[in-house]
Amino acid sequence: MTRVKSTSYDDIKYEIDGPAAIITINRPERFNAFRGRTVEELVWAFRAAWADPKVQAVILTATGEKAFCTGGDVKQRAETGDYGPTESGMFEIGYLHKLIRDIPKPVIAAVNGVAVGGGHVLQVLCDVSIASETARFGQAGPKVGSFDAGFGTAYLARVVGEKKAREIWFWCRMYDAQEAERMGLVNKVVPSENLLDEAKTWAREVAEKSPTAIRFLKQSFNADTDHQAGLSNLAMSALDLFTASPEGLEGAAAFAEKRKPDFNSYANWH
Ligand SMILES: CC(C)(COP(=O)(O)OP(=O)(O)OC[C@H]1O[C@@H](n2cnc3c(N)ncnc32)[C@H](O)[C@@H]1OP(=O)(O)O)[C@@H](O)C(=O)NCCC(=O)NCCSC(=O)c1cc(O)c2ccccc2c1O
Repeated sequence: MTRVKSTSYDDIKYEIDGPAAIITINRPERFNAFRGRTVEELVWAFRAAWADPKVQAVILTATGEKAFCTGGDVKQRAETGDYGPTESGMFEIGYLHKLIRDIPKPVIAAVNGVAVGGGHVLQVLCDVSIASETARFGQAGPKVGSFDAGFGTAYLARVVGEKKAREIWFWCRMYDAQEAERMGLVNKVVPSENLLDEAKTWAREVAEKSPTAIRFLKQSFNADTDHQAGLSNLAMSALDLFTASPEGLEGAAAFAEKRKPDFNSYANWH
């Protein structure tokens, strides 16, 4: 059983503000990329927010104005071939995805900068997203030897439609906040200095509603896509193999060495 831990975080901050739990990814020196420890602490924080009856909404944000989350820490992966040690011994990103969906309270992403790769998947999975005017969005896996073929593809396609989701994943372009709002990736765009206040306002407003109605509604919305959890398990198993493969490692090494990856020798269709 994963324990609930609400103190002594290294990679995140956890605070209570009125009815909201504010979870802040705190690795600005790595553009708020996550390593195994970060994901483990996010799991603890979401479980703490779930267990606290005073918490009626969760805000997920990050330190600084440059990055919300840039996904897996590619430099760490280039150094050690994995995302580093955890107390549980596991890299629980798939479990974190399920937790953001299953916590029976609205999760509000306050996207304060770049949301890319696994960081973009996190904001997509939140119930609503509010973005600062300077936020940018995209997927990067095919550039850096990674992919999230679970919720990262299937749920994204529910949000923006199949064509746009395929464009986002295959071409790895970055989109500004206004374009993200147009394609339904975010609910509202606000000036950077107003972002957290706006998210807190949304939290206070939803906290006035019936928590039981919200819980049933969230579970109802989720039920329609819960089969994607099975796809997520399969995708994470595939990703374990891919990130350790020469092709996956070439992607991570190229990023760390600031050069273009050379994937030419891997075009091996069966
Ligand atoms: C985020 C960027 C678009 C920013 O570009 P910009 O030009 O503004 O700035 P820089 O490129 O100079 O970056 C500034 C600084 O931050 C470092 N950095 C950025 N992203 C990362 C990162 N993800 N990990 C580590 N460090 C990062 C960068 O190196 C610079 O440092 P300096 O020391 O040089 O100053 C752009 O940086 C960018 O595209 N970043 C890569 C983002 C990316 O590829 N993310 C996907 C990673 S893979 C992933 O997310 C992933 C998710 C999962 O769920 C998995 C599950 C299971 C297994 C594997 C998974 C997985 O790999």
